[in-house]
Amino acid sequence: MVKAVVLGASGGIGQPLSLLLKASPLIDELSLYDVVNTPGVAADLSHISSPAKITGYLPADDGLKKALTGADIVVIPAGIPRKPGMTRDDLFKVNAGIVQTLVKGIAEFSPKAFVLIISNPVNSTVPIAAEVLKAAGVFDPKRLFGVTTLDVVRAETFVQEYSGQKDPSQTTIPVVGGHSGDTIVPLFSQAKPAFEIPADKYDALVNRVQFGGDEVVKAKDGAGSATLSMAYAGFRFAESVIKAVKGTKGIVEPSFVYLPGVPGGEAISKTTGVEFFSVPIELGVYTQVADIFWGAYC
Ligand SMILES: NC(=O)c1ccc[n+]([C@@H]2O[C@H](COP(=O)([O-])OP(=O)(O)OC[C@H]3O[C@@H](n4cnc5c(N)ncnc54)[C@H](O)[C@@H]3O)[C@@H](O)[C@H]2O)c1
Ligand SMILES: O=C(O)C[C@H](O)C(=O)O
Repeated sequence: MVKAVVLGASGGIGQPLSLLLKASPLIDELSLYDVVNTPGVAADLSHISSPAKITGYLPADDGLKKALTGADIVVIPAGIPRKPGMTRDDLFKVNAGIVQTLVKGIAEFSPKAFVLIISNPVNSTVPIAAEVLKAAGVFDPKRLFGVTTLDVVRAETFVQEYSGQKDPSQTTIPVVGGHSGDTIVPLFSQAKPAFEIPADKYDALVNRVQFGGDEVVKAKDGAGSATLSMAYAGFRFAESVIKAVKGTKGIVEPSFVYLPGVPGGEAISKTTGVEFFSVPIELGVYTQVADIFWGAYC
């Protein structure tokens, strides 16, 4: 039995992400929580003929507790998105408080769940979540993930003309660092299968991956940031976690984690001087920094 929960389920990311989770045969129960509209979103999704049993909760009547109790995996896209001219750090004041409140709920009602944080700025909301879980005495660094999969998905997509892959998702490109501008570092040299990028195109490709979020914010012109591609990426990461926990070995996805607490991460943390960093992680019951990364960089 797998119970998945989406916190912020009525939003631009929350709705398509909930749709993908509802459609997944890997999920037996799906609980939606938001401060608005969850009964409607849940009623709508409940007509889909997939196995997952669906419930929707608002804050009233212990909604957060009811949504989270028994959760195996909790995905958090709750919070405000950027508008043109804003950086992700401009979201900190509002979103830090939202994430703090929701993760307090996780600490109390589903302390063993895998927690996947989408809310920006990821570089700060994940450390906040870690502190909340630590304060409650339930922090397991192998269960807390900042979702940076959209950076990976963008990298796979933007290099397609050079990778030559008909299906761009079949190219593996580690993207490391963080989730904002210059901190997003696509390692095209480590791509599998390997391919050549012409020297005069390289910097522009790196820049496009680093600032792909801005591209969407600009195109949406005040109506928010990436939602559909993020739902795809968030679902891909959630599905990878579920498949790995169900026993599939060798599933590797980059994620923003607390390195000193993830097997294989301590030395990278010492070398880089940072605690939180996105690196390829081999997912599963014994989540660890992937050997390929370890071997290549340490
Ligand atoms: N990690 C990434 O790669 C990535 C990509 C895209 C967007 N994001 C971030 O995801 C977040 C959500 O983006 P969006 O476009 O879905 O925004 P949105 O405004 O469309 O949806 C956010 C939802 O959160 C809900 N919410 C607000 N406070 C809440 C609370 N206390 N409890 C529960 N729900 C609450 C809102 O009611 C809303 O339904 C933003 O912070 C955005 O920057 C991250
Ligand atoms: O750019 C944003 O603000 C949203 C997200 O982090 C993204 O990369 O698309």
